[in-house]
Amino acid sequence: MNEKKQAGEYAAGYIKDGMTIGLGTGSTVYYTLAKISELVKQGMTLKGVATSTNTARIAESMHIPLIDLNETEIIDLTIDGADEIDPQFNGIKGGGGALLREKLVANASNKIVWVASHTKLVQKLGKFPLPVEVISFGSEHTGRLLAKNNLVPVLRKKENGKTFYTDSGNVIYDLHLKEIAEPGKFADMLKQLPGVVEHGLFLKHPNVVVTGVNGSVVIRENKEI
Ligand SMILES: O=C(CO)[C@H](O)[C@H](O)COP(=O)(O)O
Repeated sequence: MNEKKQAGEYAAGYIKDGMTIGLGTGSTVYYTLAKISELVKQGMTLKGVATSTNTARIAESMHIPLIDLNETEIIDLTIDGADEIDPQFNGIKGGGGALLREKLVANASNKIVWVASHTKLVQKLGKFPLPVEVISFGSEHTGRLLAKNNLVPVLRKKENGKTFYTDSGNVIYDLHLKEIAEPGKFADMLKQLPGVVEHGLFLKHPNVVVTGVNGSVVIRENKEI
């Protein structure tokens, strides 16, 4: 069975009536959205906060009621995907380009559940290119700054070869690093570079990681938060 489907559907089980839910982005969360849509049809009162225009579009097509992040102080639960997850519950996100909104929604959330196939579990972060969202003004200068710091930046392009722009009108440089030895220090360094809006390192973020593995799900609970 599809591991993403298993994990995505399972995570919907954390949802309770009346909750405001952060709706992540990506192909795994798609299955959560489909389950949420069923819950809404069955009469659950839920509100979703979408982490991308793509997710908002899918949620609307599934009749999931949406509100803006500014309309709520707290999100009860966010269910989101991830590109890499290490044993300390650090992750890389942003493969779908939604890292900025995903981080804002995560930071407003009481509880975070990540859903993924087991292939996303790694011992060390960094094999997956780390997305860094850069303001489009002077983005080539910021790209050169990243290169000068030996961060091997590659400007993200769409399939048609044109530059990829995020929902907030920024560009993304994917850093081809192979391994991030100290994610905390690396995250601080990135944040200090002018032009960098956000990066895809989500450190000690999720309360729970749900992975699909060969026909079943594995639940990892983060006891430290
Ligand atoms: O961070 C993300 C989007 O910005 C996604 O959650 C991440 O890329 C995982 O996607 P998928 O579930 O399709 O593998």
